[in-house]
Amino acid sequence: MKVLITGGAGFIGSTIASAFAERGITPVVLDSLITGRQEFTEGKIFYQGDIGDGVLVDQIFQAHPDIAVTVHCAALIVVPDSMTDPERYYRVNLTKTLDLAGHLLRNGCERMIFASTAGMYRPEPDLSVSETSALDPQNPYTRSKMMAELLLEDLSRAHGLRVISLRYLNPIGADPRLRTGLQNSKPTHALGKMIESYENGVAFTITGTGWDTRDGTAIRDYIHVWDIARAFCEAAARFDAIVPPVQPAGRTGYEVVNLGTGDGTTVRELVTAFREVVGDGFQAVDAPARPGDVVGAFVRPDKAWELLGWKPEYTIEDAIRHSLQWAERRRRSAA
Ligand SMILES: O=c1ccn([C@@H]2O[C@H](COP(=O)(O)OP(=O)(O)O[C@H]3O[C@H](CO)[C@H](O)[C@H](O)[C@H]3O)[C@@H](O)[C@H]2O)c(=O)[nH]1
Repeated sequence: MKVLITGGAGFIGSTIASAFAERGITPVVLDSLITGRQEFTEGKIFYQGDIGDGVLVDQIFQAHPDIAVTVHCAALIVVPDSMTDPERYYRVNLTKTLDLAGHLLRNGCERMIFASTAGMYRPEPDLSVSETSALDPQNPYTRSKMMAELLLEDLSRAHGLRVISLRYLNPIGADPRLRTGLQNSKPTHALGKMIESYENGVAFTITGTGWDTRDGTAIRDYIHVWDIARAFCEAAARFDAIVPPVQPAGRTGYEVVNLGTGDGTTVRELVTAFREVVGDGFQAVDAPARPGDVVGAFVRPDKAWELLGWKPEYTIEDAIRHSLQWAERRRRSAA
């Protein structure tokens, strides 16, 4: 059995590919390499190209008729970029998802696991989100993901596409065996900036200390990328039980499952966890919030446990350790 992974040369897609391979399911990677990395495809079946390219997708299925499920990760994912160039985000994340779905159906591949975002929810007053929380996406990136989900749900009703959409927030860490990790060598996210500060021997700046959270700093639901990859594998393994080929009355072939820790991590808690890993010398200073920052949210994972038997296994400290090891490896290979 094989799995087609779009965006399989990216941070999350490449980790998912390794997780499937470890379970004896051969990944077939389709990636444009616009942001993905060629070296993340080494040793894997790899096609360079666009998810909207029907001829290429047909070729892939002719060569690999045993592809049983598609994991659709290919997307643009940078929120600020989506605000300055929304057309590109809608074209890639929405229109090309529509094209891809048509190509998959034409080739008889009706199972899709969609990499989505829990950023489309309006957080409850306690900042949690669950599958029943209202949708209220705040930027073109999260809107493009929500619209892509709506169109996939319509295709499931009309054409028998079956979809499990996994929604999560901030992936961190790296493949524990350090095959792959974050591609971006200049990340702007909190853990990336922490690693940069640590490596440069300067204090980390906590941007935003006046939020209504347990310690005043913003909250996120950081999950180890390997835990996310495991959830995709569980979704594939249980696909037909979760979304059966024939739907019971009143059901569509579309299921949403959120992935999260259930309590999240504030920026100060992330700093504390970082100190646990690197030692007490690591300093942090307070500063005003970044423009456009939000208080954040955390994800209740009850449904993931019920349907996928999944909950995160790695701690935040594990994820920090793996991120540091990956940063070190990348630096050495660049030297
Ligand atoms: O040097 C820093 C960097 C960030 N933060 C704070 O840490 C929190 C989390 O910020 P991140 O940038 O890590 O996470 P966001 O969820 O705000 O956004 C990031 O993660 C998203 C994924 O969910 C998108 O990829 C987005 O483009 C990317 O910036 C925020 O309060 C931020 O102000 C700091 O305190 N110091």
